[in-house]
Order: sequence, then structure tokens, then C-alpha cells
Amino acid sequence: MQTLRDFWLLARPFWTSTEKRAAWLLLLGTVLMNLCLVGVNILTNFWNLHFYNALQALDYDAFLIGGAQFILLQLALATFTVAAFHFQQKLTLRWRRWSTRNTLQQWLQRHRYLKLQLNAPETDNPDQRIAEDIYLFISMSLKLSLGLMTSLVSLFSFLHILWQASSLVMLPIGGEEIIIPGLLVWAAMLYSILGTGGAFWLGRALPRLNFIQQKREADFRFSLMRLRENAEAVAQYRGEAEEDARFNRRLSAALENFWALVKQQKVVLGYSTFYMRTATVIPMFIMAPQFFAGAFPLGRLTQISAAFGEVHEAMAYLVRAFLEIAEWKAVVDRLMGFQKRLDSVKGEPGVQLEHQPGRLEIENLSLWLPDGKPLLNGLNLALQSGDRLLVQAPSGFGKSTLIRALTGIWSDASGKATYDLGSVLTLAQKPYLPLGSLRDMLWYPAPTRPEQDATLSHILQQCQLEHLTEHLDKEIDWSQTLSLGEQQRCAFVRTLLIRPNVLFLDESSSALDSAMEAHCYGLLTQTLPDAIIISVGHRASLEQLHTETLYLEEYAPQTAP
Ligand SMILES: Nc1ncnc2c1ncn2[C@@H]1O[C@H](COP(=O)(O)OP(=O)(O)OP(=O)(O)O)[C@@H](O)[C@H]1O
Repeated sequence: MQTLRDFWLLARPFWTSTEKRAAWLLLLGTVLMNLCLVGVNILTNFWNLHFYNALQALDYDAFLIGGAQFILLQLALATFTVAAFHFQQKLTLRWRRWSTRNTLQQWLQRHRYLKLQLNAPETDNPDQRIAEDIYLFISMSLKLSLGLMTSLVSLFSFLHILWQASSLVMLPIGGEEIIIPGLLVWAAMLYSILGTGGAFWLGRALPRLNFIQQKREADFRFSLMRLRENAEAVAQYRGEAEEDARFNRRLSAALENFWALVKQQKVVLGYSTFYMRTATVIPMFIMAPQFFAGAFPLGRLTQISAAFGEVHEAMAYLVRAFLEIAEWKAVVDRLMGFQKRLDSVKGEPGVQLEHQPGRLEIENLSLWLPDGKPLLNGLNLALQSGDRLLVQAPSGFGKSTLIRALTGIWSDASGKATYDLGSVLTLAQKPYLPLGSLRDMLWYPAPTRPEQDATLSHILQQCQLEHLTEHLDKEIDWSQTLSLGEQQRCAFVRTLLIRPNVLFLDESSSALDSAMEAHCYGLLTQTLPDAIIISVGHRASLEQLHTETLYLEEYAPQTAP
């Protein structure tokens, strides 16, 4: 019940969204096509009766008619199968598109992608939840629910045939031949309940094992990705052996669980296969005495045997679907866990941010760590247009955290900050170079403006990056090609292009030599004379590039004596 509730919590937003009309229509189409398939199955069941009777009676004409009918039935079956597939896949596509976009929006909103990483590092692999699990959730939910519906309709349709046929079976009890009403129905039910219960019991550990499997596979993939991202550093450290050991550890963990999963699946598979196969002969044995006594023809026996198969198959649907239900539950649990963590991320910035152009004011700002440990207490500050402030403090004191709080991405903070919120840029020590052409990368996060290539070339020249001018259209992983100093100068180019009114620099010139650093700061003051700049850095030479210095240690929280 909890899984069903979680399922509905995850599914409801789509089914009540602006796409709901198309979604419900596609679902209706899929359901109708599946019902038509059940209809064809019922017709095929009656076809058995006539066709095998014709065979037994050596009636060639009836045999030919039966053959033609069979071909027509198969044509109908193929048509409805393709139509059901079409509607179901179209619905899957729309549902996936909507849900993925919706989750992406939530993930990107209010810096949740970052806050999840900072505050809830136990959130494993959000990329896998978004790229894989949403699709699995949708396709498996549709498959299972439609399967369940088709089975129920099929069950009730064939139950009728089976109930009637039960009157043909007479059981010799106490020297008398007795007719038990609905005997074949009860036999099918008992058989299915035993089978379903047995399979549930045998496979009870599967959901947990599936959950672990997904997580371990994702951890293994993630470690491979880390090597790709940090290839050079690993090569410099000659860390291949350590990396190899880590890969092997993660691979072994995934394979170990995989084998535990296989062991469980083997048991369930063996049980289900035996149990499904034997279903076809059971009604034959029950009806054999009357058939050989000539109570009814071959067609009737075949029809009843097929009906027993259909009833049993429908009732045993859970047995066949058992492995899938276990996987489906694991997917629902993972997605629900991710959704809960997304919801639990503190959405609001800790510091109250207010828009005010031309000034930057900080009132009574305090910072602490997620575990409650205080970092900074009661900071007040006022800067005017053109002021350049250098923030200094020992390593690990909280300088970067201060910038995070001022830009609204650190929730464990209080106080107020007012500045021009509409025109602000932050440069980190390691600049972010997004995928795309060099031009896109330099304009990021502003939209690319190819018509301003002349300005861009001029700024590249000012930052002594003129050798990049001819590569503006080139799409490569620039973070792997450019030196860290070049990357930091690219960030200065970006700043000179975007011309923000407020600029936060977090050790963003640490890889430049002092002369180049002074040159880049000079360009900033020359091009953006009115910008308010707050820098974080350790170098003493930085002081003369700023108009003021703030020593954060003065705002250290009081510690108990
Ligand atoms: N997400 C986090 N969870 C817990 N602690 C954190 C987190 N982020 C930072 N810290 C801790 O907060 C403290 C301040 O970190 P911060 O990066 O702001 O220091 P810093 O003054 O910029 O240091 P540096 O000069 O070395 O860059 C450090 O002790 C750091 O370990």
C-alpha cells in the first residue's frame, strides 16, 4: 500500500498537468486496444471448439473454414498488438518528457542541485534518478497496470466458460459420480494461489537486492566518470593502481550483489516455469475420464483446456510479474527517496537578499555549518559603487562560505544583504567551462552573441589570450586543454563581456603571476569603474589592488571559555 501511495504521489503531477487531456486519451486508446486483444483471445477459444471438432469428424470443409477464420483472427491480433504498442509508447514518451523536465526544473530551482551535494551528500547519483529511473518508473508502471487490467478482464471472461464446463466433470466419490459446481474454477484458483504465494515467499528478498544493485552499478559508473574528469591529476600522481583498486572494489561489490540476486531469481524462475508449464495438462487429467467415455468431443476438451490456461494465467499474473513488481518497487522507492530529499532541501537562501543598485550593504550576517557549528558572527558592512573589498582570513575560516551566503546558495546563515541582484557575477578559483564552442563558453551564463565577436576578440587580446581568437567556433573540452591560468583569464574575459555591477571573486586569480593578476584587476577597474568588487584571496599583493580590506577574524564567533 505504501508503494502504491508513493507511486501516486510521483505520478499525479503528470496526470493533472496541462498534458492531462492527451495523456488520458492515449491511456484510453491503450486500454481499448488491450481489451480488443482479450476479445480476440475469447474468439480464438471458441475457434478451438469448432476446429478440433471438425478434425475429429474428418470434416474437410469445416477444416478449411476454420483455417481461414484462424488467419483472420491472427490478422486482428497483429493489428491490435501494434496499435496497443503504439499508444503505450506514445504515452510513455509524453510522460517521460514531462516528468524529466519537471524533475530537472525542481533540481535546478533554488540551487537544489548544489545544496543536495553540500547538505545531503548521501543522495546517491541524481543523474541516474533523472536519466534512467524516471523512464523505468513510467514504462514499468504502464506495463504492470495494463497487464493487471488485461488479466482481470481475461479472468472474468474465461471463468464463465470454465464454470459451465465444470458440469461435464463427474468425480467418483464414495462409489457415486458427483458433479461439483465450478470444480475447474476452484482448481484453477487453488493452483494459482499456491503458485503465487510460493513465488512471493521464495522471492521476498528481491526488492531489497534490486535496490542495492542499482546503487552499486551507479557507484561503479560514477567512479569511472571521476577518472575521466580528473585524468590529468591521476596521471600526474601515477594513481592508476589506486584507481584500479577502487574500480575493482566497486565492481566486485556490484557483482557480489548481482550473484545474490541471480541466486534468488533462479529459485523463483525454476518454481514459476515448472508451475506455469504444468498448468496446461491439469484440466486434461481432470476431464480425461469423461472424454474417453465419449461424454464430449475433442473440440470441447481443447477449448476447456485453453480456458483453464487463460484463467490460470490471468490469476497467476502476479507470479509472472513477480520479478517485475520487485524491480518496480525498487524504482518507486529510489525515485521517492530522491523526491523527498529534493523537497527537504531548504529552498530559501539563509541570508535575506534585497535588490538595491549602487550600494552593497550587509547587516548582522552570521554563518554556521550544517552541523550547527558557528563560523561567523554579526558581520556589518557598507560599500559604495566603485569600492573594491578584499576579504582576508586563514584557510578554512569561512571566506568561500561567506560568498556562498551572499549569493544565496548557503542556507545555514542569517542576516540581510542588499545589492544589485540583477547584475551580479561570481568567479570561482576553478572556472566553470561549460560544453559547447569557445564563444559559448566565454559568454556563459549570458546568451552567446556572435555579432559581438569584434568586442570579444579585443577583450581576449587585453587578457593576453589572442591565440584563442581563431578558435571561437571550436567545440572541445576546454577545461582539459587550457591551463588553469588561462581558464582564470577566460573568466575575466567573461566578466568584461557581461559587465556586472557586483562581482564576487573567490581566489579567481590564484593561478596568475602577480603581474598578470595586477593587469587583470587593472582591466576590471578600467572597464567597470562603478562595479562593487568583493575578493577573497591570500596573496599580500592583492591588498594594493583593492580600496578596503576586511579581516574576517574580527567576526569570529565567541567560543565558550
Ligand atoms: N558542505 C559543507 N559541509 C560541512 N562543512 C563544510 C561544507 N562546506 C565547507 N565546510 C567547512 O566550512 C569551513 C569553511 O570553509 P570555506 O571553504 O568557506 O573556507 P575558506 O576560508 O574559503 O578556506 P580556503 O581559504 O582554504 O579556501 C571549513 O572548515 C570547511 O570544511
